[in-house]
Amino acid sequence: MDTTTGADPDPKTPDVFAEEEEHLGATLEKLAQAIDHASELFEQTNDAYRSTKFYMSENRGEIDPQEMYQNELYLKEVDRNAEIAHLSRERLVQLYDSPYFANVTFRVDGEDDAKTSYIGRFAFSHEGSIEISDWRSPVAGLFYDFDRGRAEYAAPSGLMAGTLTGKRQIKVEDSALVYAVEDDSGIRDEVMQRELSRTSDKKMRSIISSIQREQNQIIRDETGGTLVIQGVAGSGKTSIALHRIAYLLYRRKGTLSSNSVAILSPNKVFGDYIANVLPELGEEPVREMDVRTVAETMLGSNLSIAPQRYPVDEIDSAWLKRASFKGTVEFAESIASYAQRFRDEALRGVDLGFGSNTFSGSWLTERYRSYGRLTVKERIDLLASEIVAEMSSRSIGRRVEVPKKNEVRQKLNAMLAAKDALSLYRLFMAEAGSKSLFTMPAKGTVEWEDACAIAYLQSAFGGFEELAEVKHLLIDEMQDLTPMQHLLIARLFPCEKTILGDFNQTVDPTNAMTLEAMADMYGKPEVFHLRESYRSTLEINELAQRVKPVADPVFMERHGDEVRTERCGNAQGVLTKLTELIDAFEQSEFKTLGIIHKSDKVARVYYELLAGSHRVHLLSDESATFSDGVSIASVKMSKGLEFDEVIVLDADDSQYGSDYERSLLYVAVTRAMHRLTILYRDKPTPLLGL
Ligand SMILES: Nc1ncnc2c1ncn2[C@@H]1O[C@H](COP(=O)(O)OP(=O)(O)OP(=O)(O)O)[C@@H](O)[C@H]1O
Repeated sequence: MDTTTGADPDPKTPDVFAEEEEHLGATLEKLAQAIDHASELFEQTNDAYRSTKFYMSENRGEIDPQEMYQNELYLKEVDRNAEIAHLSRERLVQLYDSPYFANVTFRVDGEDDAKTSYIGRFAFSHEGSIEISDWRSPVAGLFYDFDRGRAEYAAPSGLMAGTLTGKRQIKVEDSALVYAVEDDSGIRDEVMQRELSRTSDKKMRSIISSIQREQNQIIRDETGGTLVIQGVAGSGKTSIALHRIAYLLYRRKGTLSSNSVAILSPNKVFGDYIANVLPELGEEPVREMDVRTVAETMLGSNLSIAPQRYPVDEIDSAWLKRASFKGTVEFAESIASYAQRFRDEALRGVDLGFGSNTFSGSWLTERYRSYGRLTVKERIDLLASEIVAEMSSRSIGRRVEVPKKNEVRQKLNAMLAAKDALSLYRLFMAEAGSKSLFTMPAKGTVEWEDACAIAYLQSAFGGFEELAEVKHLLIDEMQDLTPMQHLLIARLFPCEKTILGDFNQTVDPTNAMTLEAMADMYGKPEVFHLRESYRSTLEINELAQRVKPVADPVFMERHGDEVRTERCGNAQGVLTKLTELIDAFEQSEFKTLGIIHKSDKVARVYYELLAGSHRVHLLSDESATFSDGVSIASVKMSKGLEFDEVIVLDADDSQYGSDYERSLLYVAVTRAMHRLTILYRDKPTPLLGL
């Protein structure tokens, strides 16, 4: 096979092909029957719905409330059934197009016969026999984890040890067999090459037919607790994390649902880019949020948060000083211990009297402290209940007025050392001798760097029950969260987490987070390191290695165009070159072109200059979608995304020199899958190693 074009493998052994073609024919017949059956079921439920609705409207006024209620219940159930029938039909139709991508033949020790299982996107049974196993099923693990020979998998009935006697890679497209070949490492390589050589889709896609062994280990890890994936650019971290969510939803049906899973993503464009993967895998989309939303939820409506500022676009050295102070692990940890101390010691008890009954200040303080790990709000509530209960018992047989709980609560609240998180933060900064590093840009508005610290302090007061409903949290681009943001997330989401990113792609010099410090914050999770990179051609990877060498990377032997580097002279020269390159892109087979600049502001200027003559999209903080065609973005906005072709703008020595600018350039060049052009105006940055 020509590895540069990524053509399909040859159906090398004709008898394997013929055998699989016959099997495919039989499977398609069964699927067709199942689709007919599902369609009938869907029609029946629809008819039942329509006739009940008709009956109800015809007889409105005559039907008694009890019957009406029964009918409403019935309608709801029919509606649910219709939805299930519709979904199952949809899946069957998808399977009909491409029912499976592999099979494994396995003989369990002690049994005479080997059994062949076909593996596909969804499971399918026909007349009581399993025709296709879901890619997440235990038996499918044989395909991902073993070569022919000794193998095992954990079936519900126990460990199945035996011999994997056959394993085939199969491709079915439009219900026709494209290839069927015995698996070996060469074939796996070919399949992977084919997958990676395709032009990009608008959105990220599922990769179930080519999940690699080291990736599968992460997807199927069920040790519980938090798992961290540190991997080089393009190693499939985001893909794997999403497949892992699909896997956990499958394995933990009943205890984990899409409503209880959340993804913390860097921005809305990225959220849109990955939105298709879970539905493609047959799962409902999960909740999406970003750190800003979490902080806003905590701060409530009294405080708003100023827009985030980025060091790349900032010349305000006072702000840089403030942001750097708040980007350290020490700052985050001292906020956390301050919050904890406040939670424990917030109540400065003073004598509290109700008629002739007094509760001494020291008793109040002591009771408040005895409530262990609870929040201020919960402790005040318990203490108020205790006082009301005590007063009730004292009132028995006596003329004592029992106070209302709310009144007691208000009096206790008045004894708190700080009334709200903002006042507490002011106290903290004053005690830390850093008062001057806290300024509010406007009344009722705090800077982004302060918001998470205040949100953390707010968590001492209470009020994050809604966030605590999340049972699994996926955090992408972990390196972009500051220590304070990580601590806030760890506090608000005490659930299991999958955290991923690449500390080589840190682009914020004010953020002092490291992998080690982050791991400590999450209680020393299991950390996986991925070194194999899949996104880019070897030519692009070699350039990326020059920009920022990462230790022991492994690159696919996939070739493409040489990386082009061109001098443009001045801004007009850049525009002329860009126009030429966009025109060439539009004539090419590529679907996505990313034009990347270091700065948000300059990316916007280029967008405005080009928008009059070309169809281009600007990716900015306000954008919500990722589309095909030409996108212009800053490095920060391009994170996590990929494009068939990338043009890096203004790669001059004046733009890229420092360590963090090296990371910015690394992120920019590693967004390219197949083609990369680097434009500079006058003198290229030495980081390119030209
Ligand atoms: N096993 C695989 N089979 C096919 N394609 C894969 C596989 N693993 C990764 N890829 C592809 O590699 C590309 C990079 O994947 P992904 O975006 O998940 O990587 P990443 O590690 O999150 O990247 P980055 O940190 O650079 O944003 C995607 O196109 C993805 O589909």
